[in-house]
Amino acid sequence: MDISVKELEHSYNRGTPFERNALKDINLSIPSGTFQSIIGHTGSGKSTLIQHLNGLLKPTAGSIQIGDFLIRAGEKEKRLKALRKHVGIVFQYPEHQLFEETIEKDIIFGPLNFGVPIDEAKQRAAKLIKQVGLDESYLERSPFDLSGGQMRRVAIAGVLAMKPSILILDEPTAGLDPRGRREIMGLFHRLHQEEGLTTILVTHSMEDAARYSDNIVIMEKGGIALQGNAEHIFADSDALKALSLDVPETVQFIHRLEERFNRTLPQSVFTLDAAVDAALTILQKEERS
Ligand SMILES: Nc1ncnc2c1ncn2[C@@H]1O[C@H](COP(=O)(O)OP(=O)(O)OP(=O)(O)O)[C@@H](O)[C@H]1O
Repeated sequence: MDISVKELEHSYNRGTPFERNALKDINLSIPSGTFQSIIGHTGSGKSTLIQHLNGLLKPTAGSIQIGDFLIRAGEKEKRLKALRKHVGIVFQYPEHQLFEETIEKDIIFGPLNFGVPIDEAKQRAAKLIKQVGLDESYLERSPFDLSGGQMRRVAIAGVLAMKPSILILDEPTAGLDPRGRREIMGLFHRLHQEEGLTTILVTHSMEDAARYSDNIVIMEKGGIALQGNAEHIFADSDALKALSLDVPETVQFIHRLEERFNRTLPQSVFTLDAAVDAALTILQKEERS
């Protein structure tokens, strides 16, 4: 399902002395099946934006079209429950939402609520527990006996059990060690490719954005400061620095390589693999000359 956000605005506590304009004039298209990252400093409006994508927050102005669901300011979208079946959100620290006595019960809670027969829900749980890197014996255990990283995997399986076609990840690796971060992002990337998901990643990590995204949006003070494909975003290091954002280490490395060998590399070189290939090609040419 394609997503199209038009002239979206959101104010919290509207009409009160605490009114806070958190989003203004957001225009964004996310084609079905793409990997979209949303980057921005704390308070720039990322969480507010993604909560509009499954109707948790209502626009103050503007609209959000998701497939044939239309959410418009001042109008009631009567099919929010159906929309939420398609749009899964993994919130920050999703393990805090675990509550059932067994892991299986936690994973099947969502599907049962949406009318999936119990046998099918259990089949989904058995498949998903393995997909998130745990074995089936975990299903009968309590989620509260697990390590933090394992609890997060179970919570993620619970979101995936709804079989969403759009998966929104709000800083899914927050608080994990580097290995845990790599494993979880690897899992999401595999799911994105194998299941043809539309993936929307909210992240502070420029490295993750560079590695996985087709397109990137950079938010600042409730608006969109920059948007485009990853190539376009990382080509403009000055614009990123002006927004006080880190330039990915791979891009910094490429710039140093360009300076050192007085060459210009294609803008498409910003992932680790591409940077290594480019460096090897340059070094081989240098050796020959
Ligand atoms: N429930 C709320 N009530 C009032 N203001 C809010 C509420 N939630 C967020 N805000 C304000 O809206 C603005 C945008 O917040 P939001 O949480 O969307 O930013 P964010 O980019 O997701 O930040 P972070 O990276 O810290 O999660 C901030 O100024 C924040 O203080």
